[in-house]
Amino acid sequence: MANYDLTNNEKKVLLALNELDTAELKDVVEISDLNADASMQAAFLLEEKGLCQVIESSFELYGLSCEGKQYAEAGLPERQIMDSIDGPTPLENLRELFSPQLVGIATGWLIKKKWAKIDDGILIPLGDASKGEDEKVLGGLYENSLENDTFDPVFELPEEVASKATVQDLLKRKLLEKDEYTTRKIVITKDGKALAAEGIFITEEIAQITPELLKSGDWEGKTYRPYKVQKPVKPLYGAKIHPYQRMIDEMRQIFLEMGFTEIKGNIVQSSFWNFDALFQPQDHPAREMQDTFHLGDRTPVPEEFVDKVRACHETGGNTGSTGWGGKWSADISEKNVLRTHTTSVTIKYLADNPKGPIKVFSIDRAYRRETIDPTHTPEFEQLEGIIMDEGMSFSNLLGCLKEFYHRMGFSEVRFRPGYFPYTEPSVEPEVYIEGMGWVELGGAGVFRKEVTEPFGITQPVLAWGLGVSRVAMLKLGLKDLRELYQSDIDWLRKSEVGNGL
Ligand SMILES: N[C@@H](Cc1ccccc1)C(=O)O
Repeated sequence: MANYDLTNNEKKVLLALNELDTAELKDVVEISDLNADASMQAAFLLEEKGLCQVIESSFELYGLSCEGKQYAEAGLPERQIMDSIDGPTPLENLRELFSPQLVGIATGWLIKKKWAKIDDGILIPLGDASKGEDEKVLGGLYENSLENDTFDPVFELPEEVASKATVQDLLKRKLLEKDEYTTRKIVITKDGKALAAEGIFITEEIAQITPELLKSGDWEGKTYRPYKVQKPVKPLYGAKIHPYQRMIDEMRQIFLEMGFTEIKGNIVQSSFWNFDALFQPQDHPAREMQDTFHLGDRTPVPEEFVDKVRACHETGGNTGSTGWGGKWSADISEKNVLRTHTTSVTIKYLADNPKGPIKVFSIDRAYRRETIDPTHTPEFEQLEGIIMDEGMSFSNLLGCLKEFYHRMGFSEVRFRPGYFPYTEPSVEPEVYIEGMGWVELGGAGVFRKEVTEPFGITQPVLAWGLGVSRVAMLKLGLKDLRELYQSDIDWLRKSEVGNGL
């Protein structure tokens, strides 16, 4: 005989079933001395072991709705009309006799039931209008309800009394009300019977050792319920930091370990720091309304720099460049925007600290007027950084970024030529992702003279601005950027801590 390893509750229910053959839950409850929930739970466990079968059946009970009751007393609208005429009658007359509403309801059914037809606004009876099943059902339910003194849906409508179609029609007409119930019957199986025949012994099992048991010595000689160590446990979701925040913290940590200092800047920047200081021409498409969140207020252009920046834009100033030409406008430059990149923060920092060596970074939010889709959100994070020191070169820049990506776990890194108005040369770093190929992750380059000269910077400046959410998406296996910002509780619960993040 198989070893079923039954709990005491299962044993009690099996013994009850053995007495009953086919049992309803209330009978099992009575015999097993367990409550309904525990009995049912044990029955389901026994069913899994093939010792019993739980048979569910659902049934429906009906009663008359308020309207149903009215029609049971007064007759269905179509019946009321048939009873009131003895030949072709204009609908007009009927509408006066009854309400237009009732005539409206009745005519549809008169035609459907073929009791009458309508010709040119005249209702013509067709002869046979014998009592239909629907009327019998209404009448029957009405009598039952009166007899039982309740109009609640407590009556059965067996198929021989009311066909499915009739019930459907009456429900659709809202003349019936329906309640659905499920009942369960529990039947012991052959295996269950055989097991019961072998004898089932219920021994008192101790599930939990208490101080009292230990103190009194009652624990001795007792049977203990064994632990099932292989049983899956309920998952526990502990509190933790948002996966995206963890990732940002990890990036921050890497730059700190590489000897950088973190800086912070304002979210609201003047166009001067966001664009002009970075030698972005005033007619640059990125500055248009559709790309940038423009704010209503202004910040005066900084006196000490404005002439030099103007000169760089208009003629190239002392840099040997020809500049962009045209007239540079301080008016445009004063207008505030939500920073479109964190480069506005680093250039301002450089203007305040024009002498190297400097190694700083900023990991923060930037804003662009993007149409929201799986790969674009109007708010996103950038990882901005600069190195300024004597003798720094383009290859130091590539080496530094490579090192960062390696530490993030991307072993293959490459750089494609890029273009930014403020750097020369410019590159776009890319990392290789299995299944996706090369993925572009931001921009970098060496600041141009037109950017550094107005601020009195003479040492080379290596600069980069890297996409953060893109990296997070790749590392967290997300297909939609928006998930990073939407806090889907299920995803947050299930996201693991300790997978390198
Ligand atoms: N600001 C650029 C990135 C960048 C920063 C610094 C130097 C070069 C490029 C961007 O937002 O895409």
